[in-house]
Amino acid sequence: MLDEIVAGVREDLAVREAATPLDLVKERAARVPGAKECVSRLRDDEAVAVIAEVKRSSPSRGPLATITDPAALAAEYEKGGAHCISVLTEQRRFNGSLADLDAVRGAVDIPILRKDFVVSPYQIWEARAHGADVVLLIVAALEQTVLTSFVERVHSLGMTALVEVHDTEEVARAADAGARVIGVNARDLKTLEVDRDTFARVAPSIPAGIVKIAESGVRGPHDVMDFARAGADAVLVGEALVTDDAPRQSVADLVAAGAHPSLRAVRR
Ligand SMILES: O=P(O)(O)OC[C@@H](O)[C@@H](O)c1c[nH]c2ccccc12
Repeated sequence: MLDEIVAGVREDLAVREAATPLDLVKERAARVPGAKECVSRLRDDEAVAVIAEVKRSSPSRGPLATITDPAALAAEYEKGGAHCISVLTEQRRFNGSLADLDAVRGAVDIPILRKDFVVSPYQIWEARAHGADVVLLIVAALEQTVLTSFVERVHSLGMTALVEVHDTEEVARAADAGARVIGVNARDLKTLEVDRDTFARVAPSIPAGIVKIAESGVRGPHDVMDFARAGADAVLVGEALVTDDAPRQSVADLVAAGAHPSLRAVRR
């Protein structure tokens, strides 16, 4: 599945590269406001940060929600207390776009994550040109030397790399590559199955000082508290929020769960 998605991403990328040369993307990147510092925002002793995702479709579920106004949805997330907004920009399987990223950037002040299958530095420059603060890098999709160079590129542009892993071997690769933020995805990108125990299994191998994010499969406040007890600094939530008719309230409920006093002992 991952290989198939990446093949489509490469085709779409070739079209954009032919239309807009890298030099032009770099010029645009130089003109947008600087990226926001995210590591300290995601690591807070008092509360678990909530990253709320704008996600139209997924390969496992098909269309999730008719998002007619991604800017309005992101604004609701921000009002609910989200710490960061994730925007899917992959087109073929997730029905996302850079237009969605632009819309969200125009609507919120909090940091924005470009969620895509990054296989070229071009996409990193693009992320910056469109105002992203964080860029997802998937260990399983990148060779080690490439991963390391991409982490460096993201950081050198003032952004933060969210380096995604599925197992302890990938944690070691992410840490070696210089990751400051690691996300453990409960969904196996090869089988698309969600296993909520993945985070608790994998997180103990993440070196101290690196921000830990639990990604995928968060259904509600109860899951936020479980991931927090397992050591998560932040959770990344998509499906549960885009399929909800009161996303602002639902984000607020997740934020409240993450700030629950009973979690403080675990977090300090
Ligand atoms: O919709 P969920 O189960 O809440 O998951 C959100 C997010 O973790 C998921 O969209 C995701 C995590 N890593 C990815 C990599 C590519 C595309 C999508 C993803």
